Amino acid sequence: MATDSWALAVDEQEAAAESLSNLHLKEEKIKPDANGTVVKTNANEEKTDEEEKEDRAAQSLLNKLIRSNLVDNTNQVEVLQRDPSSPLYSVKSFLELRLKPQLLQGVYAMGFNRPSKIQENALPLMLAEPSQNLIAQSQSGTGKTAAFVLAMLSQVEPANKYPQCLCLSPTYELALQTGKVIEQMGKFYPELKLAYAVRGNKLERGQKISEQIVIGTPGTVLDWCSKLKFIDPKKIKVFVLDEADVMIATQGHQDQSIRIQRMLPRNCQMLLFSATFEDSVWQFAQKVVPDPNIIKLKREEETLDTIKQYYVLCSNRDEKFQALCNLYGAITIAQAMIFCHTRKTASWLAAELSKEGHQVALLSGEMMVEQRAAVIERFREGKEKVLVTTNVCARGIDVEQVSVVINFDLPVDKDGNPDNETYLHRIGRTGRFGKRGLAVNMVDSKHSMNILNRIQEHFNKKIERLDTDDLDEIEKIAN
Ligand SMILES: Nc1ncnc2c1ncn2[C@@H]1O[C@H](COP(=O)(O)OP(=O)(O)OP(=O)(O)O)[C@@H](O)[C@H]1O
Repeated sequence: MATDSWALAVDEQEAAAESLSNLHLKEEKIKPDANGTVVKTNANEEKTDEEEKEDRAAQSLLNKLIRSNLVDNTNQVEVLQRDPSSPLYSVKSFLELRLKPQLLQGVYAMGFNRPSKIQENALPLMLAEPSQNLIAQSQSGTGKTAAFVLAMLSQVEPANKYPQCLCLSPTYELALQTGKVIEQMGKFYPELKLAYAVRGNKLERGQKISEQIVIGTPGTVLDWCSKLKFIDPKKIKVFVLDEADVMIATQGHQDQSIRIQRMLPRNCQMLLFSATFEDSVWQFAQKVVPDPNIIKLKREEETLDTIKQYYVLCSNRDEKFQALCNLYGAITIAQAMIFCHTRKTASWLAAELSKEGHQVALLSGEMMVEQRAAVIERFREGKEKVLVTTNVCARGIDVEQVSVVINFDLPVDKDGNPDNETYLHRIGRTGRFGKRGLAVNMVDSKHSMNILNRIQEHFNKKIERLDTDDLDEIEKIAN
């Protein structure tokens, strides 16, 4: 009885955490057509962009769904070795890792010709004998998942029919994405099997898992290791904690992960990956990864150097819309993203532009993650030239070909102060897309003029006035 109610509590806790992370998935109140253009409003529409809870798990999933290749990064990888006197290995090819031939074949079949920057250092460290622990941080898309999947696959003994590698993911959907990478990379290794320890995956009581790799969410994994005993944690050789930053943002996951880690043998290899490294992540990492080696790759810096910045003075929302229509021909020479402060404004704007006969896409926090991914994919393919969105929804998404950014509303934080970081992220370019860009800021009040001035001062870069009634000026900015 006691154990059953405990299991129920774990289930409920996990359900609560998952439903939190799927908040947007369930609010399926918007029904975009195939183009993602149809607009419908709902009860949440008055929320400002900043009030929307940043849903890190959904964002992380979105990034995975839209990512098709590595994110470039020209920064140096920082490596902090547990034993600074031991030689530091890095590899420039997968061949140097002496992988099993089936794995090498899997890696090449995925189109990987050489290790990514983070993989150059992380792979030799993770495959070294005796095994070493690792904490690694680098932004999304730099090859972390591929790295730990390769480390797990390399260390599994296929003849042993019990779990040897255990990987924790923050949500069911993220676990499935990692599972797909395991399946792809292990394609030529048919005797290797994978089990998903996720809510809803019910097994017979008393059953033992024969799959060598288990990937799951903390609540279910904890259940499977302790109460249900489907997994013998003492036989785990490699423990991976993926998306540590998303993990700790989800209620209950941090404690469950620590409880699982405590059941593992002392010599189990502990690996932790995170896209960001704020203090809370670092503290958690140190709790679950003893004596770690640490690898960090800083984000590429963004700059406003190659961007022409303008502002348009209007007196209300309708005038901003008119100014946008005047600019429309000029901005659609390239692809443009238009940022609004609220879902309501974004919906209204997309609808108004559609009424004018313009084909625009709308990316809204109310859409399911898969729908959002489909909208971004269409936009990337150039099926629409203009994407209207709110900031939270577009955070962290790089659409390389976008060279025009319109701030229909200027970015402000929850206290109404300029959000310089978001301004830079919306408009700035990293070294890798060092192309010229154009940014137009719509200003419609004294307050927004003040925000613009403060942004200008912060970056010490002139933002010039643009008169959208002057066709010559518009022509000038388009070239
Ligand atoms: N060595 C490589 N060569 C080419 N492509 C790679 C390599 N490693 C990974 N990729 C690809 O780059 C993309 C990003 O890799 P991966 O998902 O491993 O990054 P990540 O840092 O884990 O990002 P995220 O946290 O968003 O999952 C994927 O499409 C993956 O297939």
